[in-house]
Formats: sequence, C-alpha cells, structure tokens
Amino acid sequence: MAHSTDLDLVNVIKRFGSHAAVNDVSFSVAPGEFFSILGPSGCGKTTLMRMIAGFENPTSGDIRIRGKSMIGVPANKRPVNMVFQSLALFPMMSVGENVAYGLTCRDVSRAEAEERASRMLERVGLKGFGERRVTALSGGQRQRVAIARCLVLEPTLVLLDEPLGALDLKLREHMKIELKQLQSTFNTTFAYITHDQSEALVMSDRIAVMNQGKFEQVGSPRELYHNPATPFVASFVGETNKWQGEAAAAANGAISVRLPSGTVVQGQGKVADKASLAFVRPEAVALAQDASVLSSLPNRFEGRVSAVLFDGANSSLLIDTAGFDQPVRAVLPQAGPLAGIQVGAPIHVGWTADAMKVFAA
Ligand SMILES: Nc1ncnc2c1ncn2[C@@H]1O[C@H](COP(=O)(O)OP(=O)(O)OP(=O)(O)O)[C@@H](O)[C@H]1O
Repeated sequence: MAHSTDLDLVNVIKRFGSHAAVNDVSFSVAPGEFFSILGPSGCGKTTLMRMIAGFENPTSGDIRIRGKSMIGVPANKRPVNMVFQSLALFPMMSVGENVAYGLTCRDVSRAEAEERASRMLERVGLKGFGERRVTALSGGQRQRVAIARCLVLEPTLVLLDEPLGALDLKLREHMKIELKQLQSTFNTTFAYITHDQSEALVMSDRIAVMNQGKFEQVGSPRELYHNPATPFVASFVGETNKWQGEAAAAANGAISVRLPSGTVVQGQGKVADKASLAFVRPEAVALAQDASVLSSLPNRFEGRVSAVLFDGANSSLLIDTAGFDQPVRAVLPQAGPLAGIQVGAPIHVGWTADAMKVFAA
C-alpha cells in the first residue's frame, strides 16, 4: 500500500562532542514533493542530509522512509540516491556507462541496463550522448547526467546537496528551471539543500529554513516570503529593509515602533518585548515625487536618493530618509516617471502598516 509520506524525521538530533549540529528536527515530505532545506553555511544542512542518506547516524531520533525506520540500515540498502555538488561522475566512463553503472551493480543484465540508461538519457534531453566521455560535456549536461544516473535507479527519494553550486550564474538560473521541470515530470520526491534562497524559492513546494541546527519555519515559498515567523526568516528569505526600535501597541491592532531618532513607524506583529525589529520588503515601498500621492499611507517620509542600484528588472534605490539610521531600499520600476532618477533627487517613500512586520528583537 502507498504510504502517505515518503520521508519522516522524528526528533532527530546529531551531536559532535557537545555541539548539536542538528538539534531536534522533525518534518515529513509527501510523495512527489520538492522539499528544500535552506540555511546559511554551518547550520547543519549537510549533516541532516548525510543522516537521511545513511552516511551518518543520528545521536537520537528516527528517520523513516515510506514509514520504515532507516536506523541501522546501511546507505546502499536505503531507497535513496544522492546528487552531490561535485557530481562524482566517473571520468573514465562514457555517459551511458555512468548512467548504467548503478543498475549493473544491482545485477541488472548489461543489455537491460544499457537500454534503461539510454531511455533515461532521452528523458533528460541527452538522447544520443551515450557514447560520449563525460569530460566532453558542458557543466549543465554533466548535471543532467548526474541526475539521470540517480533517477534510473528509481529511488523513493532523491537527495540533492547544492547540486548547482559549481555552475556559473547564468547556467545556474537555467538549471533551476530545468531541475524543477524534471522533478515534476518524474514525480519523484526531492529533498534539496541549499544556502541560495532564490534556488529554494523557485523550485520548492515547501522550504524549511534552518538556523543553528534547528528549523525556524517550514512553509511554501510564498508563506515564508510574506509571513515569516521569525526575524531570521524575514532577513534570510528575500531582500528586506530592517530597523531596530521600541514597540508599543497602537490603534487598530497595529504596532508602533519608535526608532532611536524618535521617528515612529506603524507595523503588524506580535511583540512581547519593547526591543523590536521592523522589516519591510523593498517592493512594498511606494515611491512618489509628489507627497500627496502617498497621503493614505500611515508610514510616509521625505528623503533623498543616495544610490541608484541598476540591475535591470531588479533595480532599486537607496534613499536617505530623515529619522532612519539605515537608508530605505525601494524597488525602482524601469518603466514610468522614476526610471531615470539620479542620486541626490528628492523623493517621498511610504508603506502600509500591513507591509511592515514587527518582531521581538
Ligand atoms: N564530522 C564532524 N565532526 C565535528 N563537527 C562537525 C562534523 N561535521 C559537521 N560538523 C559541524 O556541524 C555543524 C554543521 O555542519 P554542516 O556541514 O552540516 O553545515 P552546512 O549547513 O551543511 O554548512 P555548509 O553549507 O557550509 O556545508 C558545523 O558547525 C560543523 O563544523
């Protein structure tokens, strides 16, 4: 019978000496889901992956695949395959031999292994590449070979450890989309680890944001972006403005935050302490040359452009704003009256209370 989850981690802890690299992590991944673990270097992602793959044993807790505990099951007996950043392809073998290798290790006949490898290569867009040396492929093609080699074994679960890390930016952007499409065509469950928030946002059904051995929040890319549960998630996922101040309850269930300068801004959140952090996304900051345009906004201020960060569709402005110790960052639309704005120009900024998330510091 099909199990309702492909992977379950239950209170998994991994200690190295007294340091808990993974500190009481629990989550489940549904069949066919693209699940990412996103966190900064050293947060414990690789350790977590290595335990799922069977290269490392948890200090305590359980790891189940389709409901069956993997504790004590060696790596080569788990229905799991891993794609590493280094890819670990065999340079002396042809593309076809690389893909067929795992099958022949499992006593599949040579003829059948070759047949299945060649069908798999076709599915990943490498039809006719079977005879080539892997050294005669581009970075993106090698990536696809590594994934083909893994998928041909029909694992329940594919683990990917920063597989795009070694590629240049342009290719990484391309492979993000390709990997997501491959995953949905094969409908195989992927657990993906990365420190790159854009990779995680673009590809994942759900993301766990990991920090210092713990999951801070698990949710869809949209949930994490629009409703971060902690200040860490608010800063780590996506670009954001961030200011410190003192919070107090205000009218209409809003929270007012008094910045060190005495300037007060209005936001939303649950704040137990006075010391607080307020976050606003750059795209939530409205810009206007005429202050009256912003008159309906509870937060509106006058400033001066201190930098124009041109980056095509991702361009933004930094605006020195009286009362703020950090410049306000705002997305700069490349169409419309502000597209050509210069450093030094006066400008008005504003945002709603809903757009400003307030957390205890
Ligand atoms: N074998 C080990 N012995 C001792 N400490 C370890 C071992 N492996 C990892 N650690 C420590 O555990 C913590 C988590 O490491 P891990 O490699 O899981 O992080 P990561 O999030 O994957 O980081 P990166 O993105 O840099 O690979 C780090 O502080 C690391 O130094």
